[in-house]
Amino acid sequence: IDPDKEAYEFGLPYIQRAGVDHKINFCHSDALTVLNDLIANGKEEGSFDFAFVDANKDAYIKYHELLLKLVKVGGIIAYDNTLWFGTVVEAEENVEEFAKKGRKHLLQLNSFLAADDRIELALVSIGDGLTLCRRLY
Ligand SMILES: C[S@@+](CC[C@H](N)C(=O)[O-])C[C@H]1O[C@@H](n2cnc3c(N)ncnc32)[C@H](O)[C@@H]1O
Repeated sequence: IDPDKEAYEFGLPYIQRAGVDHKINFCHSDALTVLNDLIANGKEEGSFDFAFVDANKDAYIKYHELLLKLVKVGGIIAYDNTLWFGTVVEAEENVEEFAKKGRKHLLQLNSFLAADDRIELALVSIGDGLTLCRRLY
């Protein structure tokens, strides 16, 4: 799901060469619309094994609520960039201006996920931080 098709179109020839294009259903849209539609159609709740979220950081908590319905119990939701260049452990005065807004959203998300008893989580310190959440119920 992405409102910007450019990266998908760039990658598509390589995806085709790898013979896996039949596994992709690209939705040219914003994520909230598609996730809400999937829930509204009444057939998709609890049907996904895995969701990977790497989109607009201000909406991650909204995506979390919807994905907890769509991912099956025992399934995984992965959130990218949860260390936000390491700034989530820096004092705000040491954070460069460009990173401040995202840092605020990621701090909110990290606190929210840490207190969410519907999931078990691991914040993996690879890349820019990847939080894996396993749906418990
Ligand atoms: C950092 S890029 C990651 C894209 C992809 N995961 C990758 O690694 O190539 C963030 C992506 O989020 C998309 N995005 C921004 N707002 C979005 C929204 N409301 N719903 C879904 N995707 C969104 C952007 O268009 C952009 O392609």
